Amino acid sequence: MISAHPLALSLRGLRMAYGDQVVLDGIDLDLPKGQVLALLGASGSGKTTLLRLVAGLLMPTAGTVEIAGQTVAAPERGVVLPPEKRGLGMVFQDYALWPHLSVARNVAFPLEMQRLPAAERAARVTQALARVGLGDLADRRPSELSGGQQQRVAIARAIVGAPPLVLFDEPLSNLDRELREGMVEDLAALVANLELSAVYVTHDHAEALALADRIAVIHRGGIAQLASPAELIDRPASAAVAEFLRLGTLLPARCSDGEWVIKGTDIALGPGPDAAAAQVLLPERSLAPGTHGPAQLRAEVRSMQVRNTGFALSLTIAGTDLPVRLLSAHPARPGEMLALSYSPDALRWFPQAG
Ligand SMILES: Nc1ncnc2c1ncn2[C@@H]1O[C@H](COP(=O)(O)OP(=O)(O)OP(=O)(O)O)[C@@H](O)[C@H]1O
Repeated sequence: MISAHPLALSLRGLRMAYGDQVVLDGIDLDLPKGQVLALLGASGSGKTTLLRLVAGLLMPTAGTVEIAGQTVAAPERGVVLPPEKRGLGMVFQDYALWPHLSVARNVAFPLEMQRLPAAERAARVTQALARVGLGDLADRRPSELSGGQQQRVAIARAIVGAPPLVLFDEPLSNLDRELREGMVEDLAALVANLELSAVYVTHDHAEALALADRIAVIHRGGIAQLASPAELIDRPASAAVAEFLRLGTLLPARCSDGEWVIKGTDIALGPGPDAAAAQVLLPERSLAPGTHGPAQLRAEVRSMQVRNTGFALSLTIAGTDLPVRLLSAHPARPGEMLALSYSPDALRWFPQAG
């Protein structure tokens, strides 16, 4: 049931080890009610493990999991609630619909498990299907629906019991890219309309940025950053986060006599931190072709790909093999030299690697 507690999910000191291998450690996070949290990370970073700990499919080695104010796992205190007692909604990769049941019966399934009276079940199913825009398709079989409609059935089933939290486990990862791009927008709109509290696991940045109110970037078993999508792309907390999100080029930088330059060159970078060496992110979104900006670089075009939104250029900064990318409104030929403008304010500085 929907709860009045202000936090849909709260994790404290969560740790998970498989034998000797520590997969997650020191995970602390709070998800306010009504928000969508994306767990974003590379393959093997521990996202699925974290989701399974919340679901109750795995027991943490240490720490606590609270759902809507109720402690559902705290091994040190002997608290362990099984998945079916956590009252969560779940949406999986393959939607896991029963092929022989109608849409309505699929959605009713969790309520049948709870032995709810038939009349109340029917009313709740009708309401859940209406909320996901499938009111007219209640009698169809899943095989008679499009992929997007099947996903809506899976969401209706996940929300029919008014859970305090819905878990999404890479629900779009089985789709090919084109289909996926369209579905991300639909899903983002649907999730926002439903005002769900949800945890959404994905390794796809675009998906996380489009869907989530906040994103936890999982890196090496910890939360590398927890921030809104806008904050994350504007202020990545570390070079690792910037690299993972492919925000732009990380340049090695050196300071001599108070002047920051790209290491091994005399290309000036403007003001930097109080250090001798650093890494600096040149964000792709801050680059524009031309000489009108406050700071400039020269770069050589290596290759070009035509996109529906423009021309994706791969370049290297002149005199180096440091790569930069740019979406340009104009085509360019390999070997061509371009001036690129950026604002020094857009640069993000990090401690030197290693
Ligand atoms: N049952 C298990 N026994 C031992 N190690 C495991 C087990 N399940 C997962 N791991 C390890 O835990 C780490 C995290 O796995 P997890 O599946 O959580 O990553 P992920 O971020 O979800 O990756 P992906 O995007 O590939 O699904 C990996 O190194 C994995 O090999």
